Amino acid sequence: MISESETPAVTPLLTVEGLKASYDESIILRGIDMVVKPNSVVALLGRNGVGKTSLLRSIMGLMPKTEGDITFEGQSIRSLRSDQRARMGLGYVPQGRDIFPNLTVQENLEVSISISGKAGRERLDEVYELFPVVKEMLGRKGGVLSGGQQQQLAIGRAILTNPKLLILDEPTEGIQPSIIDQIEDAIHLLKKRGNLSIILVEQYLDFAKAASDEFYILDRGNVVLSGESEELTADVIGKYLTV
Ligand SMILES: Nc1ncnc2c1ncn2[C@@H]1O[C@H](COP(=O)(O)OP(=O)(O)OP(=O)(O)O)[C@@H](O)[C@H]1O
Repeated sequence: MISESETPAVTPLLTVEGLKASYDESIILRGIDMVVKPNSVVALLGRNGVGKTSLLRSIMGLMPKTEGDITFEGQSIRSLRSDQRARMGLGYVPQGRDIFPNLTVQENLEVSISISGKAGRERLDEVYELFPVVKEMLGRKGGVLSGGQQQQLAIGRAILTNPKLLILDEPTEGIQPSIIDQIEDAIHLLKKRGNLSIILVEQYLDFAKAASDEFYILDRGNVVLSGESEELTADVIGKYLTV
């Protein structure tokens, strides 16, 4: 029988160690430690303004000033630019989706393919399968889609870049329940296919709990609790997340 101590440790996909970040004089992150395992979904939770988006932006190399280290597939990425991080396999869907409103859905997808090349084009069918509405709306301008459709397009576009880590900032914000369900299904399907981990910032706790394996709760720039998502009980939610 193999004892627990002999089980080989899983090498994390992403490790954040002692991460501090600030905007000008205001310190936003005060020493964050976080691990994302391969093929896992991590929910990042916390009340408004505690630093969740800033942590995502730090991982993507978009914060003006950071200290500490961020390792991706065993390599420090802290000094890499955001485009270099993207090429290593970090895909980011910011809050508000960031699609091109004046381009058609197809053109929005082509922008991703122009970066990812053939490998991206080969994933188009997968995106259409995950989000059929994206295929139905190919000729429409991005700006006329509903919020939920834009979110599906934004996630689809990120998938075309073949990310190993997909970072989603509030994917359910302002979206109707039926589309939230489709996004949850897509997360489960993507995970099942393997080779992808996801970090999602989420205010909608039922979704966060159902979609994720592990959670981290932030408060004023610190991790105050982390664990397996099934441990997200009403007590925990009441103590750390209720406004
Ligand atoms: N560009 C900026 N310049 C200065 N301060 C900023 C900037 N962006 C965010 N902040 C501040 O940093 C703090 C953390 O913001 P952040 O967006 O990371 O929090 P959050 O947990 O994602 O909040 P929310 O749930 O409201 O999106 C907030 O106090 C916010 O006002």
